[in-house]
Amino acid sequence: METSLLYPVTNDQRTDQKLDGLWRFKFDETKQGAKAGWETGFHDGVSMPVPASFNDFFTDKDSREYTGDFWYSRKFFVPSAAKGKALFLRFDAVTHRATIFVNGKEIRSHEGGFLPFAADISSAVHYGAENTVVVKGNNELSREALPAGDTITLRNGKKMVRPFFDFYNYSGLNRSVHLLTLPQERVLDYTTTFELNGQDATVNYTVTTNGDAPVTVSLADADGQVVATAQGKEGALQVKNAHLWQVRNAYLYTLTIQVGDDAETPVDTYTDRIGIRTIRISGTNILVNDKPIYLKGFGRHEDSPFAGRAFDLNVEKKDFALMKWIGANSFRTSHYPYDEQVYKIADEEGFLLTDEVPAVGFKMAAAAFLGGLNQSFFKGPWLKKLHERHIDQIRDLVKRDKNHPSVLAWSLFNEPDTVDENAVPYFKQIFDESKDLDPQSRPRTFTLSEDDTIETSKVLDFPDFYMLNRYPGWYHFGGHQISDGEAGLRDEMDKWQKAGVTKPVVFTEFGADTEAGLHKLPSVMWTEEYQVEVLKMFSRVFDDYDFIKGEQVWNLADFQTVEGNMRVNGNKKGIFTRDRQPKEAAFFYHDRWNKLPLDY
Ligand SMILES: CCC[C@@H]1NC[C@@H](O)[C@H](O)[C@H]1C(=O)O
Repeated sequence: METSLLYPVTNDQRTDQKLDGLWRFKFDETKQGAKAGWETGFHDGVSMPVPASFNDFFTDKDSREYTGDFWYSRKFFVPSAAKGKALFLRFDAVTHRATIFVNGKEIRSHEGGFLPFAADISSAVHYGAENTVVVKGNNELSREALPAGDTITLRNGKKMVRPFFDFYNYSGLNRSVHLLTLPQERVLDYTTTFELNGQDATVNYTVTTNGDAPVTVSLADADGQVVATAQGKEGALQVKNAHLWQVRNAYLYTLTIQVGDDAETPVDTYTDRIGIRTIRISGTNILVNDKPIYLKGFGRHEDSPFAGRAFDLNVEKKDFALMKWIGANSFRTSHYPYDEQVYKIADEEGFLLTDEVPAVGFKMAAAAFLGGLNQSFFKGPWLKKLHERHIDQIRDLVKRDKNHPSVLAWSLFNEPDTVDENAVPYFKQIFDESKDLDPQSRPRTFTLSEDDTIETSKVLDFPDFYMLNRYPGWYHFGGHQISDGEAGLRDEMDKWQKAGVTKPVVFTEFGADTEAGLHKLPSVMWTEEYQVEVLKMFSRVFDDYDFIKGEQVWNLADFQTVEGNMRVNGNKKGIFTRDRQPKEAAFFYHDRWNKLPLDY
C-alpha cells in the first residue's frame, strides 16, 4: 500500500514537473537488459511517447503483440534549488508492473497497471545536473495478478498473453510521470466526511502529516471566499448555507491544508477541490443528499486510437461532451481505475462513477470463451498471491479516490464466478478487509454475469447494491429470438421481485455488437437498427420494475480487444464508434434520457 497518493500540486512549497514527451524505448525479449546495464540509461531503441501504450506505434505484429519485459529511459534535470527538498518521481500508472532506476540505482518496484506510485529519489539524484530515469516494465498476465489471464509461449519462442477479459492488453507508461519536489515535513493524506444539517453542513476532516507542526484547515467557496476554518489534524468545518454537490449540478469548494504555525511562511500547503454531498443506500433506493437518483450512462474503457489505453485529455473531454449531450449522469470505470483527471472532470461535471479495481477475468468460463481452461477460478494455487494483490489494489484505490464527490461506489470485481462455492471464502475475505477503508462508507459491490442469478449466485449477501450484466438479444436469444430474450429477462426480474429484493439493482452491462454504417430492413444482428431494437427491449423491461435504479449500457464507444472470431477488430457494442461518432442508438438514448430529470 502506498504511503501517499495525493495528486500533485504546485505552490510555494511544492513543485510538479511532468516528464511527458518522447522517451527512449526497447523490448527485452531475452531479458538481457539488466546484464547489459540498461538500468543506467540508453540512447538506442526507438522514441516512444509518454503517456501512451506502446502497442499501436508499431507496424509489425510481433512488436504490437509483444509480451514480456520492456524498458523506457530519459534524462531529467534537477536544479540546485531543489537541495533540501524531498524528491519523488510519481508514476500515474505503468502497465502492468515496473521497476524504477535513477542514475543506475534501483529505487523501487510496483505491481498493478492502473494505480499511481511514487519513488523517493532524494538519495539518488545529482543536483544542478542532468539525471537518468529508467523504467523496466512488464506486461505479462497470470492468474495471480490483476487483471487475470495466462501468458503462453508460442512454438517460435515468443510469449503471448491470453487475457481472461475482453479488452486489449495495452501496455507501457500509460499515464503521466511527475518530478515532485516536496517539503521534508508535509501533508501525506487527508479525509473528509459530511453531515447535512438543514441548510448547513459539517465537513469532518482528518489530516495525516509526517511531522508535529500544527495544521490549519480552511474551506473556500467557488468565489474564493473562506467560509470556514479549523485548527488541528482532526476537526470539523461548519459551513453555513452549504452549496451541495449534486448530480449534474456540481458545486466544488477548495480545501486548503496548511502545515506550520506561521500562515505567512507555511511549512507545507496542500489544496484540493471537494464537493459537499452524502451518499446512502436506503431500501432499493440510491440516495444522494437523501434524494433518490437513477443512474443513466455507460460502461466505458480508457481506449482510443494511437494512445491505446493511455489517458488522453482530448478524448476524455470529447467523451464528457457526448455523455452530457446524450443525457447521461454516470459511468463505471470498467474494468480498472481510470486516470485521476477523469475523476476531477466528473467532480466538476456532476457525474457519478462506480470505481472499479481490475479484478476482471476471475471466471474460467470467460477464460474458456477467450481460450482459457474450464475449471474453478477460486480453487487454485494462484489464490493466495491474487488475494494479496487484490486487497492491496482496493486499499490504494480507496486511498487515491476517497475525496472525490463523483465516486458513488466501489466495484470490487467484474463478472467473477460466484456460482462456485469456492468463491464464498474469497469474497468474505475481500469484503471483510475492505469494510473500513472508506471514511465515507460508500457502497461496495461487483457485477454479476448472466450465470450469476438470484438462484445460482452464492455471494449475494455481500454487495450493498446489485450490478447486473445481461445480454439476451446478443449472446443468447439473438435476432428473431429476441422476444424469448425479453421473456427470459422478465422471468428473471420477476424472480428478483418475488424473492423480495431489498437492495437497488443497476444494469451495468447490456447491448449488442454493431458495425457502424450497417443497415438492413427488417434488421439483422450487427446492424444499427438491431442495436436499437435490443436497447429498446431492455428499456421496456427497466421501466416495468421499480427496484431497477440504473441503466449503464455497454459500451460508450467501440474499443480494442484481442483478435478472434467473435471480434471485428475489437468490441463493437459502442453507442459511439471508436472515433466517437454516433450510431443510431445514440439518438435513441438522447431522446430517452433527455426526457428525464438529469439525476433520475
Ligand atoms: C457476457 C459477458 C459480456 C462482457 N462483459 C465484460 C466486458 O468487458 C465485455 O466487453 C462484455 C462483452 O463481451 O461485450
